[in-house]
Parts: sequence; structure tokens; C-alpha cells
Amino acid sequence: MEHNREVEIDGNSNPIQISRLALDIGGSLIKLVFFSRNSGDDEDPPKDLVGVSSGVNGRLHFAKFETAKINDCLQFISANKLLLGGGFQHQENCTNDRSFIKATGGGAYKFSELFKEKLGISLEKEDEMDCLVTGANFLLKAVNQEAFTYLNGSKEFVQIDHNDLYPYLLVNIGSGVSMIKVDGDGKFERVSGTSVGGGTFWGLGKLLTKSQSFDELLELSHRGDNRAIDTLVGDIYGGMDYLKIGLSSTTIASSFGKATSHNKQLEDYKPEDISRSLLRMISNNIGQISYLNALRFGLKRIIFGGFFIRSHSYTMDTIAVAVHFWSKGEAKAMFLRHEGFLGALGAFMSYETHSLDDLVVNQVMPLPVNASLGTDTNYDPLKGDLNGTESIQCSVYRA
Ligand SMILES: Nc1ncnc2c1ncn2[C@@H]1O[C@H](COP(=O)(O)OP(=O)(O)O)[C@@H](O)[C@H]1O
Ligand SMILES: CC(C)(COP(=O)(O)O)[C@@H](O)C(=O)NCCC(=O)O
Repeated sequence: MEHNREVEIDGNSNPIQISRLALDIGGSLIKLVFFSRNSGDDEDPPKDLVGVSSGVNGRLHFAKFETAKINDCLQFISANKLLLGGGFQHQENCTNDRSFIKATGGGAYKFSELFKEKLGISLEKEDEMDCLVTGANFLLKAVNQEAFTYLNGSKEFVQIDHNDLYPYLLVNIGSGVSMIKVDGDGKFERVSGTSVGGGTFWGLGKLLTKSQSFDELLELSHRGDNRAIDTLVGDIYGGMDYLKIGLSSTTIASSFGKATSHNKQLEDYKPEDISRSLLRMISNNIGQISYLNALRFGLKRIIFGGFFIRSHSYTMDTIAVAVHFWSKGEAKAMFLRHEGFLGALGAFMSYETHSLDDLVVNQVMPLPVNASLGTDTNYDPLKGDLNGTESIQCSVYRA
């Protein structure tokens, strides 16, 4: 099982001290975020941080499980004693069990009883849209090298000016898609959504290609050629462009259009071509709907999150090109390194408004990890697909 291993620390076998665990239980995946305190070292806060006294150094960890395999997730929480710890406390041996954990997503309702029964814990529910926005704002403001653009195969990190962050359109591509106009911290409106999202790609792709996993389906798309199954403008116009309305001969005129051919069956198409065509169709469609919503509200920045993206170059390229094409270069698509963890991070941050409001999360830096969750120490943020196996260094300050 991909993530079902015990948490190690800093390359040795001391158990880590976990404070705070939050969950986002979605239609497809369960996302976990938890904080582990570095052993022994409290620190003085930076001089420019007013109103705080001492700090705690630690790491934020990320993990994910398929929702259908929720028992693996329960086992992971239990095996790693993630329910121990009572917030960011300074005592060395903090062992008081929590009676609740913060959780968001539909599964926080659906699986509430299961958590109670198997782990003896209540799920304190946080609104999913609230959490997505809080998570996105947190990442954009606090994490260095978080947001990037993707065009023609190259990533470029965007330096976020905190005074010029809002408004933006947040598009979360999970099982379904939510589009949220964000105007500030806690100030947002869900302006649109579409049911044609990540679940559609995975569901249709599984039926059409017999892929056994999402990763296999994505891998197939790398090798595919969508022209075998999509009808291009050139197929209709005898190889010519239709420049009068701005369409080149290579533009897709009709996704899956060639599949209408009477003398071909599903078996006559290669799974990799089907996967590629499907990925392109769904990414393109989401890019276009996003642009139309950005246009409705005059938004220039569209920030995409959700695990559908999986830092996959072809997905990001298709979305970015769609936004660029439809907006004639006016709007910009941006992606996030922690794309899939917005909701879980938002739930994690929501502890503050209740029992931990004297704490400020600050100085978050992406760092290669030591041994936490078996992460690759050569992690390169420029190349990386953050797959729920990285952690980031952070400090938390106490007022
Ligand atoms: N390992 C995986 N298993 C299933 N789906 C995955 C996986 N990795 C990425 N995905 C994609 O991510 C989508 C779920 O994204 P996510 O943001 O976690 O949404 P949700 O909250 O609905 O679970 C899936 O519908 C699928 O397209
Ligand atoms: C219902 C949801 C918010 C659930 O979130 P998810 O688990 O898909 O991340 C999402 O699937 C969604 O916004 N669906 C689109 C529904 C619509 O606007 O048509």
C-alpha cells in the first residue's frame, strides 16, 4: 500500500510528536495534513513578527488514500498515533488524546460514524468551500515557490505580491469541479461548477481503456495520440485551416468525433489514444468554463487546484493553452505545488479559530525532507509531483 507506512523522523527511529491532524475526505481521495514538532527546539520569533513570544519548529506532512480504501487511512492514523497530541504544546511528553479532529469534504459527513466506531474520534466538520479558500490563500501567502505558470512545457514560479493577490478565480478540480471567486481571507463566492471533472476522466477512462488505476490511465495518455480519435478542423476542411474564425487545421473540431465511424469498434482504438483524447477533452472544457467565469467577473488570474491535475504536464498545458486561447492572452492560468491539499490545509488552519487562536503559522519554506514518510531527499520543486509524500518545514508562533 503506497502510503501505509509508519512515519519516521529525521532518519532515526524516535517517534515524532504529532500535533494537529486534519482531513479532507473527498469523493475520490482522502487527504491528510499533520504537523510534527521537531525534537526539543523552541525558537525566538523573527523580529518583524509583532505580538508573538516563542515559536515551535516542525514539519507539515501530507498523505493521501483512495476514499474507497478508507480502512487503510484509519490504519495509517492508528499505526502512526496521529491522534496523540493536543495542539502545539511545549511539554515534551504530550500524550493527551484528542476527542475530535477537523475534517472537511463530503466524507466528513458520510464517514463520521466509522471514525467514531473505529478510532473513537469525532469529526468536527468544516465547510469544504471555506477550507479550499483558506488553504489556497495560506499556500499563496506563506509558501515560497508555491504557484507557477505552465506554458510550452516550462514551469515558471510566480512571486506573489500579498497586496495584489485578490481577486482571483479558484478552480478546484476534484471528482467534480468548483469555481470560486476569491476576494480576500474568508471572502469568496462559489460562482460555478461542473460535474465534468476528475471523476469523469477516471470513470470514463477506466471503462474505455480497462486501466486498473488512475496512474495507469495517466501514464497511457503520455504515449497516446488524440488525433486517432478526435476529429480535427483539418479533417473536416480537407487539411485546411479555417482562419476566418481563428481555427487552425490542427484544432480539435470534435472530441471523439472519429469514433462515430461505422466500421470501427472500441477495440479498434488504442487505449493510449483514448486516454489522451479524454484528458484533452476534459482539461480543455474545464479551461474554457474557467475562462468564461473569469470573464464574467473581470478576473485575470485563474488558480487551479485539485488532485485531477497531479502536476501532469499535458493536463496543465491543455488547461493553460485553453485559458490563453480563449482570453487572447488576457487571463493567466496558475497551478499550485500542493494542488490536492487545499481543503485539508484549510481544515488544518481552522483549528486556530477555536482552540489555538494564539498561534500564527509563519515562515513556511519548502525543503527536501529527511525521512518523513519516506520522501525523496532529492525533491526538486521545479520537476516535482507532490504526491502526498513530501513535508515542508515550518514554524508556528505563540502569542
Ligand atoms: N490515486 C488516485 N486515485 C484516484 N483518483 C486520482 C488519483 N490521483 C489523482 N486522481 C484524480 O483526482 C481526482 C480527485 O481529486 P481530489 O482533489 O482529491 O477530489 P475529491 O475531494 O473529490 O476526492 C480524481 O477524480 C481523479 O481524477
Ligand atoms: C459536490 C462537490 C463540491 C464535491 O467536491 P469534490 O469531492 O468533488 O472535491 C464537487 O463535486 C462539485 O462542485 N461538483 C460540481 C457540481 C456542479 O456544480 O454541477
